[in-house]
Amino acid sequence: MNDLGSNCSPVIEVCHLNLKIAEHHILNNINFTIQPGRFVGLIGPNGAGKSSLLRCLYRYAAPSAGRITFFGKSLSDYPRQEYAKHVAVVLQEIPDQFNLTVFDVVAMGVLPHKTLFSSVNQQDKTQIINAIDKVGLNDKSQQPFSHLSGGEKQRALIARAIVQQPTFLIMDEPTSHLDVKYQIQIMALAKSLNITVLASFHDLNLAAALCDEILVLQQGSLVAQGAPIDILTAQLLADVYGVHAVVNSVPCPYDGITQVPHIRYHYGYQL
Ligand SMILES: Nc1ncnc2c1ncn2[C@@H]1O[C@H](COP(=O)(O)OP(=O)(O)OP(=O)(O)O)[C@@H](O)[C@H]1O
Repeated sequence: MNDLGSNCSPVIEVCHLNLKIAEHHILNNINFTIQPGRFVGLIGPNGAGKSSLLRCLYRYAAPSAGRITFFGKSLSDYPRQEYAKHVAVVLQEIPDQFNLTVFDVVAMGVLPHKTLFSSVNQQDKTQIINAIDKVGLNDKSQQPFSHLSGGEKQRALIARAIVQQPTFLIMDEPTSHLDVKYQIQIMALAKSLNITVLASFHDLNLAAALCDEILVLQQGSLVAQGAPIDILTAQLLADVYGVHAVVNSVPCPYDGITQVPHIRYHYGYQL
């Protein structure tokens, strides 16, 4: 744990958050808290505001009104380097990493922990190699990042987040380029880190299996929040996504005990 560990404030507290871009209301009066160690899923239809909300949390977008705190302190009060030490971000758009190798890209995870004159040491190198191994890319470690497939790039960026050892991990549709094996494996890996995670999902069954809590966005408003079994009902899926579905309760594949919803869709839709 790090210097925030003894702080008993929520990891994140969002109060009356609004985001307006060029007179367009993107987020309206959003309120929620995330307690330490929770794995929280953010769901909602295309254009609901998921990426916009996550951008406010990783300080890429500035809210028009409201307040976001991280361990009780306003985000804007954290120096950028300090915040970057604690918060890792994995995005759906994959930035161009020039001519860097996979190893170099993953090694960037240690940078927020380095001072100007300290370099990557043997312990860092071992951590980097272990993280590359965990995401199944050890045979590609010395290849240029730009030569990887979309899913392999995403796995490399997750390895970078692992190396960073963050307190809070933000993932924006982290499984969008992954095949089904890596969707399950990468999210299980994120869960096994035992840190606080906020991740947006389009696969609602994956969200149901993994998340302790779900936040539902619709047209820029938070319309539901709670445990997956309480939130992912046939009625909510009809109201928010306009789909017909049957929702059963099944034992959670991770602990075998908690009941989680399992959704079967009827492949018709409402206009
Ligand atoms: N820079 C911007 N300028 C104007 N409108 C924007 C801007 N960024 C986002 N929006 C609008 O804000 C709304 C929310 O977009 P956002 O990308 O946050 O949704 P999302 O829930 O992540 O969608 P998706 O599931 O399709 O990725 C959309 O209507 C989008 O067009």
